[in-house]
Amino acid sequence: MRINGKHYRSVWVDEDGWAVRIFDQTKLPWALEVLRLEDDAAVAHAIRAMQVRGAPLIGAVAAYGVALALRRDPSTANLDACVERLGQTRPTAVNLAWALGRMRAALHNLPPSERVAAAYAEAAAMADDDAETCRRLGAHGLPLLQEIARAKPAGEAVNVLTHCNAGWLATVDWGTALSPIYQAHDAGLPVHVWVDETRPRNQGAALTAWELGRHGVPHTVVADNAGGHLMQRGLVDICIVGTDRVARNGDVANKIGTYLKALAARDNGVPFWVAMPHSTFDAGVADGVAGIPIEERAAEEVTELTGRTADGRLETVRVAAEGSPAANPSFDVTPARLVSGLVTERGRCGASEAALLGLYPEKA
Ligand SMILES: CSC[C@@H](O)[C@@H](O)C(=O)COP(=O)(O)O
Repeated sequence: MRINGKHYRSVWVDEDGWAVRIFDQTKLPWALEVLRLEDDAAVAHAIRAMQVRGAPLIGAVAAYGVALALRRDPSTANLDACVERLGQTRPTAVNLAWALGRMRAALHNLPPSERVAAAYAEAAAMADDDAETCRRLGAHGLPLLQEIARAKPAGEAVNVLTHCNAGWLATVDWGTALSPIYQAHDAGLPVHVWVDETRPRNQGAALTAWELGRHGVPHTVVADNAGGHLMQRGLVDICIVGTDRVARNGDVANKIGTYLKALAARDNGVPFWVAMPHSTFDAGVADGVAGIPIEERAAEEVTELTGRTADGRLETVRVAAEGSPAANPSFDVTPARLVSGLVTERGRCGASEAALLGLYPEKA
């Protein structure tokens, strides 16, 4: 994706050919800082601390983490141990386990002397695959926006509401939910995005708004609670969100608050679409509401806020009453019945087992 006219991916191998570079997403939107990761411990920290985040990107960076670990020690014991350690960094996005499983399968039967080169090649192939998957996904989502535009007076913008960040910062390139939006904008279709701020970590206000702004896509940041009102007023044509895991029955895990948007969308007759790359479909979980693990994060993410002061300093302040405890479930599960459909790299489908396995028969 472009920043000031220059193309970037969200993860890449450094010029020395072995260290891994990422953008430190905890510094955005205030600073665009690149981090150099030199071992799997740094990768694990980056994922846990959300310097990298977003389901597909977590998987891609973890794959490079395996390569970094094997560079130090290519033994089978170390391969298994690093896959185990990296797998424990975050629980909800299935892309992490998917990527680590693919790395282990590709490397396990090789002699240790061949593992390092093979690990870098496999991680690079996965990163390329993610970028192309997201590009195709966007191409399959674009007709949804074109169809809405055709029904409007010429030149009137299509209003999309999105939650959290499912743009290129959450993937290797393009994004999932934002990919159709970027492709619509690039094709000259007028599009405007309502960006949910996405408390408690503000991925919408900090990351989605920043991305859209860099790309020149018109957008407006709204408080998380504004979506229902906007839909009731006819100001939202379509909701498109990303996902961290889709269960076999079509239930969709995504950032906390997504479920409420789906309920409001259903009540107001607004289509609610989910952008899902193949790496996010977990056919091993039969029922998403019952079976998808939900990450519980630190209470301080709810009780405190970090922002930039007028003179450029970053400050963290407490916003909850002193002494009040806080709970912080980081994801929720939207039942399949509230989902209009899924946009994937293979086309669009309904949120049901039959439709999903129709598109992904190899996962049956
Ligand atoms: C393409 S991304 C879909 C999701 O990963 C995204 O919407 C999301 O919920 C990210 O959560 P995060 O906790 O920031 O990793």
